[in-house]
Amino acid sequence: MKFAVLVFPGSNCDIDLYHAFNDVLGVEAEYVAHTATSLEGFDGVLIPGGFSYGDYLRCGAIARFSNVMAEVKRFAAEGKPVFGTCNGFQILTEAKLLPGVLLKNENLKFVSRNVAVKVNHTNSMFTSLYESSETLVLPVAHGEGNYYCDDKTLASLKEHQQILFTYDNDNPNGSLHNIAGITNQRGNVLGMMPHPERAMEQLLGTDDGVKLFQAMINNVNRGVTCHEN
Ligand SMILES: NC(=O)CC[C@H](N)C(=O)O
Repeated sequence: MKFAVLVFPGSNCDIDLYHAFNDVLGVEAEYVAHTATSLEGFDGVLIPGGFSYGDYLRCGAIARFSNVMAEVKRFAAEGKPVFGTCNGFQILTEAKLLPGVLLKNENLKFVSRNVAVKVNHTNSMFTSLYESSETLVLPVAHGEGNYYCDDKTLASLKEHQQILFTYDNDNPNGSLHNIAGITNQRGNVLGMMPHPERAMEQLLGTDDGVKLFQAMINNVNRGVTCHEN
């Protein structure tokens, strides 16, 4: 099994994802440049946080035109797993692989701290190892994490159990409905503002992110990538 860690000009959490998979989880992950035109041989795609293209225009707005994103769209359409954190989440919304947008934080300040994040559904390939309503401690570090969508989209996200993560009484950016992370309707694409890849070792404060990636790995092994009801 092999995961692709995408690298855009200005990515920085690519290194954290690479470390999380190769060194902590013991599953092979390889860097794949934004110029790549194939994701052949990969079982999952990991889109890192950072400041792709200097956050010019809007976070993720330029990265979504990269060669590799056309491949990510094809990959996602095949039902294969795609995970994006922070700038990765922003790129996924800009690419329309996830609904809604990420606006500037309500207080217009960059926020960098640990937050409490609630797991809302455990029937997804990303959360199947967590307990329902479990609260995780995960770091956030962003200036544009204020998730927004229209009422119809929000109703649809709720109906299809796509809101996997919400901030637990501690919303750091003003996001609608306290949304911290959502999937697409099929359940194989996840975007979230918190950083599970920076929550992999108790020595560094929290290892609450381990079960997310482990669930992803286990479910890829089982051939399960969509919501299980
Ligand atoms: N850590 C990140 O990925 C930051 C994302 C983006 N540059 C922002 O500030 O919102």
